[in-house]
Amino acid sequence: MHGIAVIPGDGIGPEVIEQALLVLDKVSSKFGVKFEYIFIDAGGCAIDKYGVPIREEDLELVKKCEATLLGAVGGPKWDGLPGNLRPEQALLKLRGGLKVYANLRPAVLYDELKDSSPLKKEIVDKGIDILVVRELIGGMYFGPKGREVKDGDEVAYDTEVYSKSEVRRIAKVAFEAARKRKKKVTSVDKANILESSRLWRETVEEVAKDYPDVELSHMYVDNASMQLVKDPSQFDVILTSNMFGDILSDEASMIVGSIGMLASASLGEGSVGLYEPIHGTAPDIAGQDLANPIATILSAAMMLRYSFDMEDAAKAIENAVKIALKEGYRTKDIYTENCKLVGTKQMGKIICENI
Ligand SMILES: NC(=O)C1=CN([C@@H]2O[C@H](COP(=O)(O)OP(=O)(O)OC[C@H]3O[C@@H](n4cnc5c(N)ncnc54)[C@H](O)[C@@H]3O)[C@@H](O)[C@H]2O)C=CC1
Ligand SMILES: CC(C)CC(=O)C(=O)O
Ligand SMILES: [Mg+2]
Repeated sequence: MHGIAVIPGDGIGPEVIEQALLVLDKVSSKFGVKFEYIFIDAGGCAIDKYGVPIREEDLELVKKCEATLLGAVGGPKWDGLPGNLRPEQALLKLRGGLKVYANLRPAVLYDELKDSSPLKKEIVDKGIDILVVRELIGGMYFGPKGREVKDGDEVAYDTEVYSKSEVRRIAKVAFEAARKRKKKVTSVDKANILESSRLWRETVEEVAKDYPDVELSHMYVDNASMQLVKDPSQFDVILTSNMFGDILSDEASMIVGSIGMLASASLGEGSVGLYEPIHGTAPDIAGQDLANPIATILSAAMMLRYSFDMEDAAKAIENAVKIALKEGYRTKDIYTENCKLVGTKQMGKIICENI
């Protein structure tokens, strides 16, 4: 029996989680493994119920589970709250509390979705298979922040802070991943202007000495965001900070078709893995059966791979997704001419049937 903390969250979160759980139920019956789901409120729904983004006792409960599957949190309803009370704080508490410093976000263009990419055909034909390795519990999102009045003017600040040890451990993850792929790491920073990026670059260079078989290059983030669109085939593993990884992975998702396709795994050393789609709560399409559940379903596959060592089951889910796409089923975000338009529920059902 594997205990999984399930956090549906807000907006489309519960809709996509529902489909991922149906897929896990199917895996359970096919592979003879049992999952126990422990449902936890976090985000806006927890604010409405308990007045906080996530309760301490729920955080402790999550830590006792083997893995966490999360939908998404937040939405306009809670936008006016002070920063420390906003739903998104639940994410930081979960990520920080679980010490999951390595956020793996694979951006792969499926052959069937070549028409969904906004890039030119000759670029798309070169293929896109990128792994964004994003540092997840440091940098700007976790550094000192605040507001004060200075010389009669209101000032707000967020601080990018990285220690050598934080950079070293995430760099190792990127180099190890590259060894199993095309052996290329592009470290993305802003070392021409940020001191934290200069420490980042020096440290990545030091770690690279232990990986002479892996080719390392450095790129400034502004150039990287342009190169991703110009020629994504040049990238294998992108190693970057919390904020740059957040932004670049949304961009990477679009060139492979949709943000509704990108899964993620957040891992630490020996701690509980956290699995979530990279997208948010999509308030514009919530409650309309329009959300693409594939990112969450693929996140569940990553959970089976990394937390439960169930490679066969993970592959079965990934294959089931490919079959659904090959058969022409598309949610609205990835729909192209002559395909079969389906909603969230039907896409989940078809993927289940393909397992
Ligand atoms: N991990 C999390 O819980 C995250 C939460 N958020 C929160 O979500 C709320 C909305 O944020 P946005 O900036 O609008 O980003 P978003 O990712 O929720 O939506 C951006 C666009 O992508 C579309 N989209 C997102 N997921 C989709 C899916 N599965 N299928 C089809 N289309 C999809 C949306 O309809 C929207 O047009 C905010 O409160 C934000 O803070 C944002 C990002 C991550
Ligand atoms: C609140 C943000 C840090 C969530 C997000 O956009 C992400 O992790 O991709
Ligand atoms: Mg994001």
